Amino acid sequence: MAAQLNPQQLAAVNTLDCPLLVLAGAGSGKTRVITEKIAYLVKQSTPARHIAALTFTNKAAREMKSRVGKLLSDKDSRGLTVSTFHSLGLEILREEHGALGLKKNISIFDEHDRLALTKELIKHGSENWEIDEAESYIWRIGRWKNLFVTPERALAEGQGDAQSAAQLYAEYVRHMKSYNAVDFDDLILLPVLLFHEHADILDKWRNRIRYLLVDEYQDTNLTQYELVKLLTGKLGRFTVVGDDDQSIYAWRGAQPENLAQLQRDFPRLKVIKLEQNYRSTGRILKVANSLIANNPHVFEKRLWSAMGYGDPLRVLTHKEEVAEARQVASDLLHHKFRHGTRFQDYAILYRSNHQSRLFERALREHSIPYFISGGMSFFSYAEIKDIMAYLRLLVNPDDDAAFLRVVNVPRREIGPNTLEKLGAYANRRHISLFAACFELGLQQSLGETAINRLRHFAEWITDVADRARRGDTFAVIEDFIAKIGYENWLRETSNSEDAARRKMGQVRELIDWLKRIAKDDEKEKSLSEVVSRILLLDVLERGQEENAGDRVNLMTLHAAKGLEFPYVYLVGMEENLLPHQTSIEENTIEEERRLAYVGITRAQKLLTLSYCTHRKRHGEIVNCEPSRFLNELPEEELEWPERRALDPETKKERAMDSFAAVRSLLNRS
Ligand SMILES: Nc1ncnc2c1ncn2[C@@H]1O[C@H](COP(=O)(O)OP(=O)(O)OP(=O)(O)O)[C@@H](O)[C@H]1O
Ligand SMILES: [Mg+2]
Repeated sequence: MAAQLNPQQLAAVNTLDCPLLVLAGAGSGKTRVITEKIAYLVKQSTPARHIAALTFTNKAAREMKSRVGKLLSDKDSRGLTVSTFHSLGLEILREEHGALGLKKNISIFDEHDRLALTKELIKHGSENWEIDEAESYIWRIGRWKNLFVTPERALAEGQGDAQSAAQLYAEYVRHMKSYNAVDFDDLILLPVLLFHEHADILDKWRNRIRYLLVDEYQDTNLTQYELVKLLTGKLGRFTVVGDDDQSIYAWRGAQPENLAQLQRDFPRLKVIKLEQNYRSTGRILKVANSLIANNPHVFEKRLWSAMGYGDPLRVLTHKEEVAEARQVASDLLHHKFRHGTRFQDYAILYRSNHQSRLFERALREHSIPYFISGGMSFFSYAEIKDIMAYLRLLVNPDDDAAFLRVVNVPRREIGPNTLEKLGAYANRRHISLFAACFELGLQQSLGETAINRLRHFAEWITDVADRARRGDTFAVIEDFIAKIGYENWLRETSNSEDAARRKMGQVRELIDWLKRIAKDDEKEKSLSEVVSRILLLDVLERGQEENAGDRVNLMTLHAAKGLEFPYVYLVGMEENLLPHQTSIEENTIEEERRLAYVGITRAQKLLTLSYCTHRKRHGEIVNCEPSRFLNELPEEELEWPERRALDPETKKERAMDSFAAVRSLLNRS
């Protein structure tokens, strides 16, 4: 039985007659309010199909769905939308593509495709755009999209550099449209533009989503906020929950000011604050509060906990990063055996992805099972990208990025020269590469053999796509992978037979996964739906499926948002790591402090902080300063032996003690 809601939470759940903002610190039950409110709405006779709850990651959406599943029967929750902003955007686009001048089978471009397209545009463009600047153009375009700035507006307002970038933006948008493709940011921007232009379509969606709930509201960007406003209309039938101290996506255009903006846009807005924390011990909370007190505050919040005061926080000091990883692993094991806990109760959190490597190694050395959320993505493997590109091409032949990826995989003797000329031709005619293959005019640019090879490929794609549509889709897919001799190709291009076998195994895993997705709802999905769903998973999470089983959790601070673990290690607490070096250079320390706050507030019972005095950077050993955030924590709540300058002998003994203890425990188990 779930514990009772407190009076403020109850008020938040019961408030239906005005727009509502729940503003509260970490662990105060904001997400809980959302799930309970969904159940309440249904019981108050709003059918689930008229309710939508939005979150930022698929993981959070899955978690929310399962919590709602405990409160409502399957029948009562049928049709409920619990999804990310981006999945909702995709759903809108798939349904309304016609009004935007898009065809049904929309492709989603990932970072890699985006870069490839931008580079093509720079190469063929008339402006003197710099190829080395491709990434910074992409960043700028993304920024515009998140700030709800169209190419027209960017062109009208930009001068000099900005003017030239705005031209690239306009080109980019034009090309994306001709490829029938959208990028990650478009998934929000295009629905907003659509709703602005088509009142009837907006009405339809307002009628469908009669109540909207948004978690982690502090991380919405301007375009997302616009979407919320459009969908809920003047009536403002919404509940948003958030914590300005946990805003950690400013670099992606998130605006915590959206919290204050709500009050201006919706004068009837009710604000409820939650003050009891149900997650962490008093001590963890006190430490978190004193850290975040160093940031300026728009809203004052007080948080208290009835979980008991708890144990002091520990600060571990290490000589270098390998020792840090090993000691954290052995400390964890030690703790686990002493307290009879499970591996899944532990999390190791770090600022940047690259920090995970040494911890992985150390955990493996200690035979500790672990799971990395958001690590090296399944989708970043070349073989998975190849097969996905084939599938994308099957559902949308105009997807140029996919075309380029596989036209010569396995080898079809279609070289870069041919592709260069095909690209220039397609560019002049404003059509896709695939469409260009069939044009007579191509003869002016390319010889007969080259044209024949291209046409042969394009015709074959059309044929397979046709068969996949009409027959047993997955049988057709398996068949074409065999026909193109992909397994042989993997053998030719891999270092070893083993590697080739592993890669083919991954391909099979992908196909099985596709099959599962195709069947996992009530109605069977088309190949195009399955492909876009998988691509979206990738763009959003860069990770695999759920952590199943009893394993230690490894993840970045960004990925840890909204989650909780009994025992948390926050590692790499050093200047230049946390706060990150670029944030020191760019003076965005406040956002880093919020990240540290997010990290600290994930812990329920025990928090261990750790840092190194030396670390290898670019092959050289450098001195590291403890993070300034460590110095901002109340000293009396920390056990920081090194700060009290233990003499070297005692330190060595302590380390020996702990190793010996762990070894004896290991031998016993
Ligand atoms: N009224 C309550 N009584 C007991 N436990 C509660 C209550 N409300 C929430 N909790 C528990 O407190 C923990 C934190 O809740 P929740 O995750 O909803 O907080 P949050 O405000 O969303 O945190 P964050 O800011 O980190 O996202 C959860 O384990 C939840 O089940
Ligand atoms: Mg939450």
